[in-house]
Amino acid sequence: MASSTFLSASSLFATKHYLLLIPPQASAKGYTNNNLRVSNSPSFVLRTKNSTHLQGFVAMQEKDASTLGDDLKIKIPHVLSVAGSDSGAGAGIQADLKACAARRVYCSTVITSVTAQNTVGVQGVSNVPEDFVAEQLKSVLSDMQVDVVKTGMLPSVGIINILCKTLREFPVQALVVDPVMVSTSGDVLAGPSILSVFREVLFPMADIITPNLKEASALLDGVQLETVDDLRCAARLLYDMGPKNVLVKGGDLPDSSDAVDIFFNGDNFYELRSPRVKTQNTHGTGCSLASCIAAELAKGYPMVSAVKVAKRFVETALDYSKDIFIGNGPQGPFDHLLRLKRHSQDCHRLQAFNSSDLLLYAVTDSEMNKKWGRSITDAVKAAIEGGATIVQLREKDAETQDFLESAKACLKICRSHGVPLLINDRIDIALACDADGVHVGQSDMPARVARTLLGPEKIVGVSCKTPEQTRQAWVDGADYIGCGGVYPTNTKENNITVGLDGLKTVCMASTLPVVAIGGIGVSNARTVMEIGVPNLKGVAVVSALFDGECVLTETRKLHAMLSESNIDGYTQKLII
Ligand SMILES: Nc1ncnc2c1ncn2[C@@H]1O[C@H](COP(=O)(O)OP(=O)(O)O)[C@@H](O)[C@H]1O
Ligand SMILES: Cc1ncc(COP(=O)(O)O)c(N)n1
Ligand SMILES: [Mg+2]
Repeated sequence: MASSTFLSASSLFATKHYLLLIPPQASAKGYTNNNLRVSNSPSFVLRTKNSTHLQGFVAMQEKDASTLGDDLKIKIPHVLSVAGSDSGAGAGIQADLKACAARRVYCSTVITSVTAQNTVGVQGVSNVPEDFVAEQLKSVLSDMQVDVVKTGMLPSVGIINILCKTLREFPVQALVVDPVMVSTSGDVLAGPSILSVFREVLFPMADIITPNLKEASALLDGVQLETVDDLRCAARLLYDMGPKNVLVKGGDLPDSSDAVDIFFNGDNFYELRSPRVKTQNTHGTGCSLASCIAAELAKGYPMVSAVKVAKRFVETALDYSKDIFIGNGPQGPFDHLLRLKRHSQDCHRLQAFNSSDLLLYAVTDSEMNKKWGRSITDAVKAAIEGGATIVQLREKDAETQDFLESAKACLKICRSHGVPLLINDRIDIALACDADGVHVGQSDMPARVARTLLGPEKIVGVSCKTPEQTRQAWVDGADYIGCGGVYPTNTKENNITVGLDGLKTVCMASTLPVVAIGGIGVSNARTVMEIGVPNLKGVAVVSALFDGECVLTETRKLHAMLSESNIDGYTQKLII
């Protein structure tokens, strides 16, 4: 790759374009998918089997990427995990898949052994026949553009020899060897017979080996390892067996308040230290650490960075998972995706978005709250008690930290009443407090991006004035449309009023439920709701609720009015 071109991923993403690097002669020569690969992070790099010079690049719009022919596609970083299955899914292949998914890398798998395992220990082991391990290896490596191979449980000399032979036939960018021998529970996963083939055949091929204390000791004929200095000596001795780098893991170092690992690359020692997380949920830490190293290497990061990121990843996941409870044994699994806790919390919004939630949509305004001397939480509480069916925090001038604190407090109130809470514009705040969704305007974060950032289950609303914007909102994955200003309003300067006709046009064109906004209150809500169009589900109000002495009274009045108005018929028939 003497003359390859490297561009930073961040500069590429900033342009909202995918950049595809194409040597001018590539299409002319008709390169196939196999010898022309584009990888995306941290650099977009064009690789060709015969090191073809890169002489130019083409920038294309994101949507144009789908029109690409088979000969030029975006290469996804790919780790192949060659390891054992853990039925409890805390360690082994299952941990590797989760770690790679969390690190945004594709992971394929070759299963060497199937274990019956849980949080108590290993109840049974059934090794996969060697020929069938060979068959799996060939299937994946002959087809799938693997960047890095990561090994875990390799239970027999035969399987290790097959792996080494196959890797010579199908070389990869890096080999990460986690020399698994004993599970955290103390059960033997690979006996001493494999020690010599590890030392003599596999380690010399490895870019890094990652033994834990017990494994390092076994590989060094049983030497005692009890201090950080002992880890350093072990790292040097293991390095002499031929791997390019060694990481001796000190998760089980006795009497250490920190979790200390020693990394040695032949020149320098690095002491990687993090506070020891007080938790039982450490089953699978070693497997996950090695997979994360492999994932970072597959993305193209250098070894030291990969190891540092991996250590931080494990530490973060352990900290997040320290209180989760799965199984009755002494070593529980942890949550690689940092997702499990939220879904089991009592306060998580459990119902899916329902368009009837749009009936009385309260939108807060920091100026009005200031004017009437009330906190945002008091305003939200009163609106909900008065009958608001959904709340949006629209705090255009708030300091971020204050806004986040208010949002968290409002979320508690909303959750306890089963009312969804959305944040106007600020996706970061919505993510930070785990709000139920966001509402974005035409010049805010595009709805498609908001959807990607928030995930499929959050609520995304978009302000639309025209049928075209409405159609786009649907395509972008929005849940509802806010249409307005229906009437002139002083909460939004220079806002074009669409009137009842504009509202009708948008509702007729929309495949999503619509909430009307702008200058609506008790005096005109009925007129708006009775225009007789499909999809109009409610009214969104700011001043009518919050620009007055008593939010509770105003909300009750509007709620009574909306409950009486004739909004059945059309509005019950949602077209999605
Ligand atoms: N309680 C803990 N707190 C923070 N990090 C930990 C903890 N236990 C293990 N680690 C880290 O997890 C990784 C795996 O280490 P270790 O548990 O020693 O390996 P193995 O799982 O192979 O036995 C290491 O980076 C180690 O420092
Ligand atoms: C199938 C399998 N592979 C590896 C481990 C090691 O687990 P740990 O990472 O906790 O040492 C395990 N318990 N089971
Ligand atoms: Mg461990």
